[in-house]
Amino acid sequence: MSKDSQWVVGLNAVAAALEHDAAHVLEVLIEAGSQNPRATDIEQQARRLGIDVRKVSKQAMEGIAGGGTRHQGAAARYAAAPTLDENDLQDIVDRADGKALILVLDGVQDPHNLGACLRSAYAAGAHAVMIPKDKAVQVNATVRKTSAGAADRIPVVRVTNLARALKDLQQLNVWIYGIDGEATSRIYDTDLKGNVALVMGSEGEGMRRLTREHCDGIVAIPMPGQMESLNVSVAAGIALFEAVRQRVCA
Ligand SMILES: C[S@@+](CC[C@H](N)C(=O)[O-])C[C@H]1O[C@@H](n2cnc3c(N)ncnc32)[C@H](O)[C@@H]1O
Repeated sequence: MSKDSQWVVGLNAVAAALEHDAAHVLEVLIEAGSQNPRATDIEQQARRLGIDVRKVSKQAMEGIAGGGTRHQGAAARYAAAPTLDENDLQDIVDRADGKALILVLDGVQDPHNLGACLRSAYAAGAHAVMIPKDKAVQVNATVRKTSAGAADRIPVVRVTNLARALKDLQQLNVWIYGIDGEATSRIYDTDLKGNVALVMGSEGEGMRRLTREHCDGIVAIPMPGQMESLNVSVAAGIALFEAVRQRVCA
């Protein structure tokens, strides 16, 4: 596990970090000359909390945000959640006390989709999100911003070999359900109350063959309309909250 600091950028993401997890905010950066009242609110909030605030140039802010991410004149250096790997799975499952809810993303490419999945997983009370180390988008500034702070609060487990990690989860008594629109079984007929991992496929290809082979069951979210498939983050949200519904109603 490595513990370092990462940048959170954008007004919503910085405000969320200050509101929910100020203890992990190391410093706040505001673009010099910003007239945005929300940036002023963030600055005042940070100062009230005793967090250092620095005024920096637009160029410095753009350098931190990286290409393609709108920083909106605010950034925060955040003591990032530790990066977890396959060795942490047992601990995560043990602590969930027979009710582990784990979201597995098999090669999601789009940072906005990963951010949205992390946000939904955190909102659903999931215990972890598992992603492959290779050939998949990793947690970056765009993901952090889209996740509205969830990226730094939910454990993200990065694994070298997803199929092997699913096998490890099975040995920890976690049921692995592939979520796939082509399946003949419905998620609504599947018991998701115990230890479960919900496996989502990637945007283009869906679940890989080897991943599919490591699932205990494959289930679909029925779509009465004519669309071919749902966006992966929408499907993940529906699947996660079906598990939540079953647990709440149990
Ligand atoms: C955009 S879809 C991938 C479509 C891809 N062409 C395929 O063949 O699977 C991305 C992921 O969202 C999930 N998904 C989308 N629609 C779904 C549905 N109706 N039921 C279950 N999962 C769905 C699946 O996990 C899928 O792999």
